[in-house]
Amino acid sequence: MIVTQHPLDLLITRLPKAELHLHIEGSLEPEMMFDLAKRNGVALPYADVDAVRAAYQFDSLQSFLDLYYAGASVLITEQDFYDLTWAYLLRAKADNIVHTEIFYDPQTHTARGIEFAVPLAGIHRALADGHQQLGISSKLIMCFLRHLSEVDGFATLEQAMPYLAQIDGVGLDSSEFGHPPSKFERLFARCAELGLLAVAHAGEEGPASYIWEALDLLKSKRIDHGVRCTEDAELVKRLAAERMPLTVCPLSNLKLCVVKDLADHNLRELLAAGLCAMVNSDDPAYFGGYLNTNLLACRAALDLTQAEIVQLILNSFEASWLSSAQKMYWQAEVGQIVSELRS
Ligand code: HPA
Ligand SMILES: [Zn+2]
Repeated sequence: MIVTQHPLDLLITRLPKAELHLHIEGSLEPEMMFDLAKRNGVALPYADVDAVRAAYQFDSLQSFLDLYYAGASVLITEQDFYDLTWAYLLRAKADNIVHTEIFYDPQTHTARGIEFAVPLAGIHRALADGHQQLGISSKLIMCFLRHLSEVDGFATLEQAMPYLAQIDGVGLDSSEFGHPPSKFERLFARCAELGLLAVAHAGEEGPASYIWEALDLLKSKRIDHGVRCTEDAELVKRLAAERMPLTVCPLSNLKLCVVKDLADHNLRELLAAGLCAMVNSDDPAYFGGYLNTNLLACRAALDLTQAEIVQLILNSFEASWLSSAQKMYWQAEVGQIVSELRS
């Protein structure tokens, strides 16, 4: 069988990109899950790697989160977190990601008796090696689990205090329904006083009102997912006027039934409205693909044009926390490669 590649797929693979919505625990591939379970003597409720993959059938965010938190139980030592992060960085390199801003969930680990310092040390060491050995720059975002209390969030921030030099920002993730951003207004105000940038998951499953809250109450600098914004025309206008980034994760939305079919995804609509949307992989080990797989799937399902693909990638740099000079450097590289491929 001869498989011909769509001309734009070469562009997708060749262009440098930034990834801004990636949960490092969500990059735990079943093979590594088994290796770490063996290394750490942790029992898994699966016979083999195929059984794990077969279990990845989700009908909602919560049905995914239940497996995602269970999977993280194999992560125990600093080296485990290093290996997890390093494996992601190698995948990122293969996808031509030159800058990544990753999330981690300290409460998932401290709740199991892992010292706060352990995940951070492993992740931070891998990110430093990724910069040195792979040329991938990065930022680290510590997420608060929104299904837990404000008190738990403040206790986590307290544990983070000695390590703030290694943490660039804070985020808000986990079960959205019933846990609006307003629950964490005081916590995010304290984080802002400490100089931490803020992002928040909002408008993934939850309503557009959660996006307003993330902007107005948490002072979120980006909205993670945000796809339900199109239910509120005033909100779309505001997001466009502010060039507020939306870190969209199309295969995640498909796997978690936020959309029935990728062809129904509103990614093109978001771009057409002038929003600073880009594509990300979220939890690639669980949702069927890393960044390029997401972009290639969207190209095919939505028949994205070259201009739309380039816009998504330029947006990934615009929305990043790189310096203006670094953003300009990578955006110029994108322009250069686009013109080389054209000639
Ligand atoms: O997509 C997500 N949404 C909320 N919480 C999460 N934690 C990991 N992935 C996600
Ligand atoms: Zn996410």
